[in-house]
Amino acid sequence: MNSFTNYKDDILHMEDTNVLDIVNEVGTPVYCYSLNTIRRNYQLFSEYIPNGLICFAVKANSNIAVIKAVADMGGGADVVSEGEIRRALAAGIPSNKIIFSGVGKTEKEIIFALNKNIHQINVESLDELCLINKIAFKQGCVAPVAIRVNPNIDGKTNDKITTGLTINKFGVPEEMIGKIFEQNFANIDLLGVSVHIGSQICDKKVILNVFESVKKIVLKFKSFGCNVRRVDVGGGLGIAYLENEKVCSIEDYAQLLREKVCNLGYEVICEPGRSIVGNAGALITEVLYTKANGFIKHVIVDAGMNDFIRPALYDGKHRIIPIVQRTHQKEVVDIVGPICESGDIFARNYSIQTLHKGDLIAICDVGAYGASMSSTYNSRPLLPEVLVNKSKYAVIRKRGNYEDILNKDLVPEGIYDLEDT
Ligand SMILES: Cc1ncc(COP(=O)(O)O)c(C=O)c1O
Ligand SMILES: N[C@@H](CCCC[NH3+])C(=O)O
Repeated sequence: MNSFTNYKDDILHMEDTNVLDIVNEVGTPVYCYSLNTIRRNYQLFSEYIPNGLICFAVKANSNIAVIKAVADMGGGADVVSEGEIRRALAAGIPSNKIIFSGVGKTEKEIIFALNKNIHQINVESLDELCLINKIAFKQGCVAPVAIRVNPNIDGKTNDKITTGLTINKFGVPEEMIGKIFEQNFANIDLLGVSVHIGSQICDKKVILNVFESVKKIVLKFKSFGCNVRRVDVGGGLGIAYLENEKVCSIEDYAQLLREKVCNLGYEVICEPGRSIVGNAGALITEVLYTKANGFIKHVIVDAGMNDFIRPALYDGKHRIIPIVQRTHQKEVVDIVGPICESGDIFARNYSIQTLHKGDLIAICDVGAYGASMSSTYNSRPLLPEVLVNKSKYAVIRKRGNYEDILNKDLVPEGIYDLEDT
């Protein structure tokens, strides 16, 4: 159980809110977030990295009300699309605290970012740098840029979310840095270095390795005559999904950052996503049916892999707990969704209180890469989201409906003529 969830009279509460009250009003499935957990996580970063710019990676949880929690505490945003820039601005993040990352920014997105005067664009290729220079020239401005370097460091995380190896598409390989400095870009202000080697990085040694490589890369930049002023160490700090999982804490991460990077005297930027919102979220879902197929008991719930894809996509393990504690009797089950895919499984061989049709359960630590990665696969409306502050809660995203799903499709006349085929 997380610090933000607790049982009172055997009923799960998020902060001081009875989860059953949320379910009675909003229905299931529903994403719930603890505002004070988000605040506490952000607070730890800002306290321990006092001079750094903490840019919340909006892709982890893009709800404007969630980003606003960070904005209200003075945080910035790391964004990867025009949509995310728009969300960050709508949440009240000032443009001079927005960092634009991403390997495939379009011309339109770059124009938009420059028009909004964002703090920095993290550039991932020479091609991209040339395009930004051209756009900045046309707009009569100088683009603030850092080069994302790929340091070829194994993040020791899931293969699908490691980004710092040469085989990954991200960043400019170290040996290619010279090429960047061969040309003179009149409309680029090259401010420094950015590095991000992946997500759910738990090993302190890996983090230390990244920070040390940043130091080396800065020296290399300087050797090419670059006036380095900023260092962006990316995000990636992991969280404990399972009981007793060993993970580098925010405090330890920040201490390493202070020792290895902050003391270099540059403006320091970091881009945490998961470590700010991950443990703040729970997905509440109802048991639709239980059935035994051979020796496996399946508990079929109303949330599916379209609503929460981490277990199916990364084999992500999440704790699952009952909303109402009825018995200490447990059984081992597979908890599965209703989607027509065999991979639609939230937990396999999972030991949990005996569950029956109508029971409610919470999938824990889904605040990051939960709702933001959901889809309408199987033509299912997107889920609502609720923000909890002590004993108050509010809906921050309405449940999707069938109009959202059906209305974008067009059935044109004149295309079905049989004689044309
Ligand atoms: C460039 C960049 N910055 C920050 C993040 C946030 O990572 P995390 O949520 O693991 O902190 C990501 C996602 O991996 C990213 O690609
Ligand atoms: N979506 C991934 C993290 C990827 C981060 C984006 N680069 C996850 O849920 O673990």
